Amino acid sequence: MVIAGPAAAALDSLDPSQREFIQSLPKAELHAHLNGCLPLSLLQDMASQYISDAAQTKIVEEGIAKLQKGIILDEIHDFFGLFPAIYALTSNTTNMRRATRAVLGQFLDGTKPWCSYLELRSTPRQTEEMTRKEYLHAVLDEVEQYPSHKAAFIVSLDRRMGVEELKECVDLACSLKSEGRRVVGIDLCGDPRAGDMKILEEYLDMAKTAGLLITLHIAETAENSYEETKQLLSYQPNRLGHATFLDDEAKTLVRESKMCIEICLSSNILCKTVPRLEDHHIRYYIQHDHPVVICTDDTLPFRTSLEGEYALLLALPPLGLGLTEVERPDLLPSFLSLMNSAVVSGLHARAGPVPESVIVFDVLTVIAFIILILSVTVARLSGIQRVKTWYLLQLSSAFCCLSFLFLVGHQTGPEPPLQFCAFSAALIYAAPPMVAAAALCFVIELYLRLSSALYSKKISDILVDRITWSIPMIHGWAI
Ligand SMILES: CNc1ncnc2c1ncn2[C@@H]1O[C@H](COP(=O)(O)O)[C@@H](O)[C@H]1O
Repeated sequence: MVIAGPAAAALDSLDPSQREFIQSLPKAELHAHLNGCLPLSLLQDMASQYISDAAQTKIVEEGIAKLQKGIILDEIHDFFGLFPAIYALTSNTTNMRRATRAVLGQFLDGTKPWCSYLELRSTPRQTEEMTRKEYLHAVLDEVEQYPSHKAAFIVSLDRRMGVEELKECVDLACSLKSEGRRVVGIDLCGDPRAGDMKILEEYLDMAKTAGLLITLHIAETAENSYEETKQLLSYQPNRLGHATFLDDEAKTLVRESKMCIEICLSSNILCKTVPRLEDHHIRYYIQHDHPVVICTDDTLPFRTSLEGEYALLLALPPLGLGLTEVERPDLLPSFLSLMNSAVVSGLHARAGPVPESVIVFDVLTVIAFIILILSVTVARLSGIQRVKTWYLLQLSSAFCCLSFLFLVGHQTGPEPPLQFCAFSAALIYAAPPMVAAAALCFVIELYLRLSSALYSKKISDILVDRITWSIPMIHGWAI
């Protein structure tokens, strides 16, 4: 990845210990657009194999030349003109897979990964060669190559989409989530001038009901009206992208609802929505101890990296915000805790509501556990005579219920620690054979005792014990 422009200048100004400090920070990338984060070398490689008509080929060649040279934008709206060239190259599932793999690798692989958790986002695109569903499957297949504590996916809705496209994308996101695929949220993005934000409500409600988090690009330009901003805030998103032009009323609401703000410094400077870093709205949120998360937005056109974005915070003005050295030397600790709280808010928001079937399972398991323990207690206390294998069967069945109950609270949402997973998996796999062995012992003992009573054949208790207990003993010994 070529780092240039504001991020490179800020990085170059840091001393090695500052760079080491940035690398050692726990970082989460929560705002990265897949097609905006492709490595240039991959795009060039795809372009060398690209076959199309002269007009399309020209779009691709000119687009790549612009990206290679480094973009200079007069205003944010010029930015969206870069995507037709990229989209021409990622118009089939093979190239979408390659693109996703490369972007995931860029953020998560290597000896010095950019971050420890990446929530990648992308707009499902329909082309002549793929459907939106195929697009999402291709991307998710790659995202799911990483464990869930490292990578997840957000389905982006483009502001230009009409109701049919919105419905198709949200339906797809919800059904993929219900199939257990790694979709964690819905994003609203695209040219800030486009679209009517009133039509979103129904679809965002559907997404929320399915347990997806909501993050919205909001007030990215001065042209976005306050009415539109209010409308978007009324959907109660979990996080906000950019949130550059919020009025005081909106800022208060955002702070009260603790909506985490996804900050993309290079993007705002290069798109000229923020004139200078010192005017950046991140200052306001840091001063008010509000959760923010530092993100790259589009590493390809903005020629940045996550380290570069953090460098913009630490570098001295005018190259950066000089957070540690200048102005507020006390900011760094709170800035760190903000980073962590932003990471946590990102992860917490992923835990959706527990499906009804899981609740029913949990309730039935608790009831079974209580009945089993009660029956053993009553038998013990009342002095009713029961054979030992009956106790064994009851108690191993209760243990089997317990092995599933350990999971309550972890059945949706972020993966619990590895040790916990290993412990509960061991219990869950061990419990059913234990119940089966106990049931076998009980049936054998029952058979022996009944047949001895029916045919008046005296069988000694020691013999019964030896026969019944020999099966689990031999099994255990064989293991
Ligand atoms: C500068 N800030 C921004 N503001 C708004 N939308 C942006 C954006 N940067 C990128 N996108 C959105 O992300 C798409 C590319 O990735 P995907 O095809 O979805 O993977 C762009 O077409 C645009 O709609």
